[in-house]
Amino acid sequence: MKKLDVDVAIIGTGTAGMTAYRAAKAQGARTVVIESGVYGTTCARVGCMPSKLLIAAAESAHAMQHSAPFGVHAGEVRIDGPAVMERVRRERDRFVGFVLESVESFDEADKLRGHARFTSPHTLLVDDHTEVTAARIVIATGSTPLRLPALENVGPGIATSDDVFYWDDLPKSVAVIGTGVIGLELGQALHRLGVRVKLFARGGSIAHISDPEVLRAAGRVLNEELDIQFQSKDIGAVQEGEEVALTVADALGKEQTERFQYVLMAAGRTPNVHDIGLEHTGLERSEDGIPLFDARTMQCGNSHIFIAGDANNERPLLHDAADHGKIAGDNAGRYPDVRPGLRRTPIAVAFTEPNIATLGASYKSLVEGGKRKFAVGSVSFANQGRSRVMLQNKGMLRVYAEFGSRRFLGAEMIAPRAEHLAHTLSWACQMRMTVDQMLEMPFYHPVIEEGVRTALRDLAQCLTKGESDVDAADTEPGT
Ligand SMILES: Cc1cc2nc3c(=O)[nH]c(=O)nc-3n(C[C@H](O)[C@H](O)[C@H](O)COP(=O)(O)OP(=O)(O)OC[C@H]3O[C@@H](n4cnc5c(N)ncnc54)[C@H](O)[C@@H]3O)c2cc1C
Ligand SMILES: NC(=O)c1ccc[n+]([C@@H]2O[C@H](COP(=O)([O-])OP(=O)(O)OC[C@H]3O[C@@H](n4cnc5c(N)ncnc54)[C@H](O)[C@@H]3O)[C@@H](O)[C@H]2O)c1
Repeated sequence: MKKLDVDVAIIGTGTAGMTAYRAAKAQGARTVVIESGVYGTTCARVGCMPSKLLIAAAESAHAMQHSAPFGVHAGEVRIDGPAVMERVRRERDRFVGFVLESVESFDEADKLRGHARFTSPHTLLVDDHTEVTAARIVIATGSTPLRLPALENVGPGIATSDDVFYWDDLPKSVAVIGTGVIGLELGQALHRLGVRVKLFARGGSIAHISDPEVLRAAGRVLNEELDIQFQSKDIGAVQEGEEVALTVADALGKEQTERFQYVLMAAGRTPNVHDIGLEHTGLERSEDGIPLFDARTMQCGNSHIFIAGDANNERPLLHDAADHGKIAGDNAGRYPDVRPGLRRTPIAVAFTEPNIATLGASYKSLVEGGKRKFAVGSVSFANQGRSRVMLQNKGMLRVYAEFGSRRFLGAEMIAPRAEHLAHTLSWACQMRMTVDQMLEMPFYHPVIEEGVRTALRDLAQCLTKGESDVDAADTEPGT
């Protein structure tokens, strides 16, 4: 057995682990990063990047198929499945290549391959070949797709998002289990690329929306295009040759069996904290088995152990994994001098069309504790000028502010190009701007941001009147 003694050991070489490594090294700590899988990160290999590549192909197909109302006729659109998937993989491999170059730049002596698990609070066993003793440890083990027991051991037709980007061709049909971000992004993209898609939702949730009005609007908008069965329960599946026979019960308990080439499990992701020997650390853990930690320092309790990225499940998103990693690496490097790091205004975007986005305080967090004590402004995009010009006039934005201070608190939306609207609003939120200060900012014409202004004006009125129940329709048809 090889033995290694270091200042900082980092478990996992994904986005959080790589950022933590650089930060700990910058503090002068002798650091080792341990990786059990392939280098390249979840984001680049099977996450953010390949999913957006698939979505880009789908947007292109959709635009060509829906250009007739503009008087533009593309003729018969042919989707070449192998070519679509080949580009997804080729471009994905390019992104992965940049990550690999980055890992290659790490000192060889700092990299260890194998599955790490705690054998005591300060020791890690890597496979059966190396024992690492570390003064401080960062857990950056990421997450894996949740596997539903009803769909276990069925056959090759059961897939997760990890499999999709390795497909050589587009399938004929896919059942998507889950209407979270992954289910909706991949489900809509595949649908737009000509795959027969049906989505099954356990309840009524859509992505990360918590505002009931936005949720209703999203249900309406998405149902216009996609076949979504809400309130359904997956009963089981059987592989029958090239297809899977999936049996699902509807809200009334009525069972129905349909055949699909693939059933895509998109029912959430589980933090990789269950097979790393946490029971040997003495750390206090949540019901989900995740060590309790401080989201400003990433420190677990008062210990020498830190947790970053999807592993802590705080905000399982790429930019947060990087922020977590930086804070955890800085603090592990200079321990016991543990300091709070930079946390930004929360922002999340689902790249559906229209985009779904949330930022700042969620509606759910604001109503917690009973009576609603905040003002709400809203806008529908049904009649918003620029959105209508582009034939993307669908969706709703709701903005929230604090009575008294008139400070902007957050927003939820399904809206055209919401990825950009959400950024503008999240910057205002982080700058702690009031609604009045936001309305003093420039708004060009004609832009989708004029819809944001309508919602903010509505919010300002609501703050002044002291009411919180105003629901305005859009008032700017682009004149
Ligand atoms: C389909 C999909 C699309 C996504 N799209 C977006 C998006 O558009 N925008 C966005 O912000 N986020 C997106 N995400 C989420 C984003 O990819 C993750 O939040 C982010 O990659 C998490 O980084 P991480 O460093 O925590 O984990 P990872 O990159 O998964 O790294 C963890 C590493 O730890 C290793 N490991 C695990 N256990 C051990 C062990 N015991 N010993 C040694 N090594 C171990 C793993 O092999 C892995 O390499 C998407 C995710 C998916 C799945
Ligand atoms: N654009 C992005 O930023 C992006 C894209 C993809 C993934 N991600 C990240 O990956 C995480 C995981 O995504 P996800 O979509 O897998 O999880 P999720 O938590 O967003 O959604 C899971 C969905 O599955 C449903 N579900 C759970 N169990 C079910 C069951 N038995 N039957 C039917 N439905 C069931 C849930 O109700 C929920 O709607 C996200 O939370 C996000 O942080 C981000």
